[in-house]
Amino acid sequence: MSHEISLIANNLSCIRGERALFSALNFEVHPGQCLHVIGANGSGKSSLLRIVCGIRQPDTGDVQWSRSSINANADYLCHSAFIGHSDALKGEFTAIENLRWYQRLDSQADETQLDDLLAKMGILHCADVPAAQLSFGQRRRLAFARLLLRPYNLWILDEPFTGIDADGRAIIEQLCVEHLRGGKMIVMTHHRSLNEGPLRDYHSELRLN
Ligand SMILES: Nc1ncnc2c1ncn2[C@@H]1O[C@H](COP(=O)(O)OP(=O)(O)OP(=O)(O)O)[C@@H](O)[C@H]1O
Repeated sequence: MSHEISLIANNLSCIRGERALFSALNFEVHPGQCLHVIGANGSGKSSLLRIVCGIRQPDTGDVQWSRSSINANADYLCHSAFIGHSDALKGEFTAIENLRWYQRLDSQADETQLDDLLAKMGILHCADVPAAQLSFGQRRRLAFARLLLRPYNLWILDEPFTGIDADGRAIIEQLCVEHLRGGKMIVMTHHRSLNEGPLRDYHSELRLN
């Protein structure tokens, strides 16, 4: 039996209020692959990501990490990282202090040079600026720097390019490509096709109606 890491969803359905957002949804994500969840506003993309994170239970079906349910797999949380709409930063901490805070919280974080992560995200000049004073796009870039604190196997990204300028988008796309080339995985929502950009060779589309 193969022990390859994988994310597999079987027969997922999600009901919100009176409405079935999706049903009988199946997908698989393997090393080096990006699942791109696409669909209209309100189609259930964020709800699906919450299920993939393990925060919300599906109404039917389950999500498996390496062939066991994410609910029963204590490793899953350590292997995956989520960037959602809220950036989860501490406004009174500077950019570098925010990264230091997350590095200390995470016993498995690498001894990474935090300056290097800010430089990678193009915000080294903001290192000593309180997060509350950063622009929206700078805060998003800082939130992304957290993903680089250690080599998570799975990035779960809800609209990662929202509020990000063209340079920032290029940086994030390149980081995603490097992540995938390193045999890791991504599940992301995004309103536009990824067929034209650097992720074109790595992604498959899951369309919600
Ligand atoms: N807590 C909730 N209770 C009831 N309905 C909810 C709840 N949260 C979301 N919904 C509804 O579920 C539907 C899907 O929401 P969701 O945020 O998953 O969509 P989305 O595809 O991510 O949308 P968008 O593209 O606008 O971000 C929406 O109609 C929303 O109103």
